[in-house]
Amino acid sequence: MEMSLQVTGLRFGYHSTPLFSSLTAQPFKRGEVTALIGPNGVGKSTLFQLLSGLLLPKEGTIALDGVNLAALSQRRRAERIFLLTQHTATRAALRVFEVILLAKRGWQSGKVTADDISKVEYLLDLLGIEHLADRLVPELSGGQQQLVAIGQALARDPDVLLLDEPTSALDLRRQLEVMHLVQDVTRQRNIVTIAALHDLNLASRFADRFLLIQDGAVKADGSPEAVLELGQTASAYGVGLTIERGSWGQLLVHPYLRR
Ligand SMILES: Nc1ncnc2c1ncn2[C@@H]1O[C@H](COP(=O)(O)OP(=O)(O)OP(=O)(O)O)[C@@H](O)[C@H]1O
Repeated sequence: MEMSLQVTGLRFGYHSTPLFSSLTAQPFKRGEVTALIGPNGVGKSTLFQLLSGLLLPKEGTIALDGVNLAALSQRRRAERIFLLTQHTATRAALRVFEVILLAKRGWQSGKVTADDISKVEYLLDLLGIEHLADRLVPELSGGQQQLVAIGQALARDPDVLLLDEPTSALDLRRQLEVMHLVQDVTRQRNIVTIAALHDLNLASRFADRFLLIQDGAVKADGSPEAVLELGQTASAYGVGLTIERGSWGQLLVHPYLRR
């Protein structure tokens, strides 16, 4: 059995406008972080909604470890696939501790255990937000809400972690910390992680693979360096890209406007 997430022949459009005609990607392997890249409006968020079952494809299949996700109940699917968006944390008028506890408990009934409590405390500490535990989520800043959402994702412990611009509201240090955490969790728990990221420097530091989508199809797929060096990537964004190696081997991406 293939231990991966496989997307084959997806067809989808809103109303009558086609967005994906037949989207197929190489399998997303467990233990790997993929950066989903592409300019505004190419369908990154839509693809995440299809993968998480919030939208249904008109054709095509999504299979996890060889099992077609269409065969799973919505609840089972939600246990295995976590989608983090800008709205993940803010939907509930609850306190930080409670939303992370709820994510941890999922659909389990019965009493909250000491283990549940200590896991939530551990995650708050890991994310440096223990001082926010009793605050109402909608009253937090955008970046604080994003950290809470990461806490919810880690508490759920899914097989597939879909992150829609997980660092867009975070300061410099927290962007690095969150992406480090995402990379560690992906390796340690051997899960599939796909993150839509606009910051190609950050993406190239933490992703094993870049997947560029445009015009409803995969335009480039491979290592960050290989994808960044393809002319398709610069032209997808309508910019020029200069790529170099920093002093400790990290990729540095400099975009510029071509006039
Ligand atoms: N609910 C909707 N109804 C109709 N059209 C939609 C809906 N959601 C998205 N679209 C359209 O589908 C296309 C893809 O949108 P999507 O949000 O998936 O792109 P994206 O790659 O995530 O963009 P961004 O980088 O700006 O977040 C866009 O043209 C958008 O206008």
